[in-house]
Amino acid sequence: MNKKSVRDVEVSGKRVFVRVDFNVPMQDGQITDDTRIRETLPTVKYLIENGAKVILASHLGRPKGQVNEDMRLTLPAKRLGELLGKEVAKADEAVGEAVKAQVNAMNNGDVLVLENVRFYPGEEKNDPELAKQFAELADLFVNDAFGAAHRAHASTEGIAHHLPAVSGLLMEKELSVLGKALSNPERPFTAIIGGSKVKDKIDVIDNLLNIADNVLIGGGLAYTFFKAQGHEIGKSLLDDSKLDVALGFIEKAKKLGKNFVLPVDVIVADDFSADANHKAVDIDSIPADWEGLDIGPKTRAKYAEIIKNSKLVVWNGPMGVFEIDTFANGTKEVAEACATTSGYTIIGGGDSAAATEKFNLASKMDHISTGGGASLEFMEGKALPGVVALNDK
Ligand SMILES: Nc1ncnc2c1ncn2[C@@H]1O[C@H](COP(=O)(O)OP(=O)(O)O)[C@@H](O)[C@H]1O
Ligand SMILES: O=C(OP(=O)(O)O)[C@H](O)COP(=O)(O)O
Repeated sequence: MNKKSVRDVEVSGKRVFVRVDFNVPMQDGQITDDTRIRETLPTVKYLIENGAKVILASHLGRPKGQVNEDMRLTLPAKRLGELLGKEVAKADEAVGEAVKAQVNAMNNGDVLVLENVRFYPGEEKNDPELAKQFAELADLFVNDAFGAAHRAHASTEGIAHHLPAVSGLLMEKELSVLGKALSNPERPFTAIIGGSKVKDKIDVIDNLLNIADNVLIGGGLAYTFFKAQGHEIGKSLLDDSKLDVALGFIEKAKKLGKNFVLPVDVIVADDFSADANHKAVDIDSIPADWEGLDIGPKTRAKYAEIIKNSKLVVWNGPMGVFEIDTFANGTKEVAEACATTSGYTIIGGGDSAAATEKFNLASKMDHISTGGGASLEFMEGKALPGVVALNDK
């Protein structure tokens, strides 16, 4: 990488503003997977050991510029303290006089977690004024939030214009591993895309068709394609604005001779809950008032077979609502196929990583990326704003 890393600069005695991605999955007020916090430990420990004052900033969820009590960084800060075996202070805000005072009181090696940066409307707008306020807290900016590197926000991009700006160790590792795997991919190369962020992910498919041999679609993403093909999708997830785009991908795949694979059957339910009535149906038989929450058994077997015959697999986004056991089989079977294939496997995205943890398969994957959307955009060859803004070597 041609960007400076935290190892290339003096950190001793410096106030260091570290952007991390502590956007961890939560359920019933508990962190269900702390991978993203654990993955920042090398950078945080490096800074502590080298006598920096470590100020950590992150978003959590999508609070839309307002304080949301369920999205405070209190729990991630507590978890970080447990993992470090060290006191970690937590601020109630991310900027302002009270935070400045807290920073001024820090000793070398102390750690302070700021409040959710997305509680401020300026964060996602990349407001220069907010970026300046972040910068005023520190002498150095370290970006270790690979998972948010595709966002040009005040704490990921804007701040880098006001301070010396370098990458953290996780950021460095992600870019290096993904770069190596994708610069000259082993083939067959299979990309699997699922999850629920339809808007974010559907456009990515365009480029995946250029670089992968097989593109497998699952999760909430699939229903926009079914709808575009004229199928009834009931109450399933849909992005109405992408119907033409979806059809275009099917055509493009045909032209390029790529294997673009949609589910042939799905698990439908009459309610989004664990005790809903549910059944497997072919995709032309989705009942009008039901919703599709997982891929079906025929699709699972088909996807597993393709994965087992691949030399490189990049998987982003669960195949179904894996948090509910009834709808977890598709994600589980894809995860098992990734765990057993002899090909190189890269799993991306907070929820996909959480799913592999849930099935105790994480250690069987070659690389679990902390970025979902970020790894997809990186794969597309897009410049990541959070990386571009860092200082060159
Ligand atoms: N068919 C579906 N309908 C609704 N939600 C789904 C469906 N399939 C998967 N999901 C949900 O998608 C979420 C993960 O999506 P996303 O954030 O895009 O993935 P990642 O974090 O891995 O990038 C999970 O919470 C899962 O429950
Ligand atoms: O969870 C994240 O992305 P991912 O779901 O693509 O892995 C990142 O923290 C970015 O979050 P965002 O998609 O709300 O900007």
